[in-house]
Amino acid sequence: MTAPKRYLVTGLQGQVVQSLIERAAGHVDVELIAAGRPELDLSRPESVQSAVFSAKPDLIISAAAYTAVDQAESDESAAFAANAQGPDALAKAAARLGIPIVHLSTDYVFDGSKATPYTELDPVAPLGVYGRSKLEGEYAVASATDNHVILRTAWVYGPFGKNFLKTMLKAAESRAQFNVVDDQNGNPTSSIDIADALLAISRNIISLPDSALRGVFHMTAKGEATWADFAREIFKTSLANGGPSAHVTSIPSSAYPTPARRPANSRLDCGKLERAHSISLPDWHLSTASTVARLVDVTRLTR
Ligand SMILES: NC(=O)C1=CN([C@@H]2O[C@H](COP(=O)(O)OP(=O)(O)OC[C@H]3O[C@@H](n4cnc5c(N)ncnc54)[C@H](OP(=O)(O)O)[C@@H]3O)[C@@H](O)[C@H]2O)C=CC1
Ligand SMILES: Cc1cn([C@H]2C[C@H](O)[C@@H](COP(=O)(O)OP(=O)(O)O[C@H]3O[C@@H](C)C(=O)[C@@H](O)[C@H]3O)O2)c(=O)[nH]c1=O
Ligand SMILES: [Mg+2]
Repeated sequence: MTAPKRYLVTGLQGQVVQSLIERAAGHVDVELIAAGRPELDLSRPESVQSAVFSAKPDLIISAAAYTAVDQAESDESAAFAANAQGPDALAKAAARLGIPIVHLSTDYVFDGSKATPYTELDPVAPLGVYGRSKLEGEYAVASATDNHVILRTAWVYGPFGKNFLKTMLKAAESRAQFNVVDDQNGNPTSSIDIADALLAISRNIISLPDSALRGVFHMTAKGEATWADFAREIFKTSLANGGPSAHVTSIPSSAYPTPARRPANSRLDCGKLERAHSISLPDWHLSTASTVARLVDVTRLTR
């Protein structure tokens, strides 16, 4: 057997990194190393370089980011340090080592004014600081090395870290009703499904030099939803599993003021990923059901 390929992933407790650690355990040909603060701090470029050079990976997965969308509005320099300068240092280190980098980005690079799902050819126009900082990160990665895959995903939820699904389930233990926005459309995407796709994409680009496998790709679950649809589905499955449930009242975004504006449409067309890499993610209903079942089960056991 050949030696396993070593992947360096950034971040320690994040949703995607934790999912990747869980899913990579089932791949004997992959050795996953997670690097995060304080050793690898995206806001300290020299720490990024030294963490990469000492790990000597065969590939980098860039999954760490400043993801607090509202907080970013008043914390611009920290958001840009983590989401633009950090990935710049990471991609430059990848270029120095001659290895590929897979970098995660977001639907929030779009303004949401399009009526149909966004393709990779659509013009970007972020509405807030988080989206602008992530876009800057995309540009930094692409200009540091051609050997990159930039994956724009969206509305990430899963068993780890902080996300809308966990927030809703937890809050429903003590509340019977929620007002949830019903005029933002997107694709709720499971961190576990993202992890599986990251492993498949990484294997493709390590083994094949084709330029068609590289560049910017959209990668979300199949099917679309508003946040209110998503919340209702969460409670429906939770109830079916003996977990907490609540009534969801649809409201417009104007009735839920936040520091950052969100795109009204952030649905992503994932056809390019399917054509180039033969990868598509499952429908969000399926992965929401398995995530809720897993979390409700854990809650019951620890009660
Ligand atoms: N969450 C979402 O809905 C979406 C996320 N994305 C993108 O997907 C990627 C993964 O997101 P997700 O897993 O949800 O993120 P999380 O918010 O769950 O985790 C963020 C991770 O980044 C790490 N991190 C933050 N700042 C720094 C820093 N300065 N130096 C080193 N590490 C840092 C955190 O560290 P620690 O472990 O120390 O807490 C954590 O591990 C990100 O690039 C994000 O922009 C794209 C679309 C949607
Ligand atoms: C908790 C709650 C939220 N909402 C709304 C606010 C917001 O529009 C939406 C989702 O709330 P969140 O704070 O999870 O959304 P947000 O932090 O904007 O989620 C985004 O995170 C970044 C990192 C991304 O890259 C995006 O793809 C997207 O997932 O639901 C309600 O309407 N009612 C509620 O009770
Ligand atoms: Mg949030």
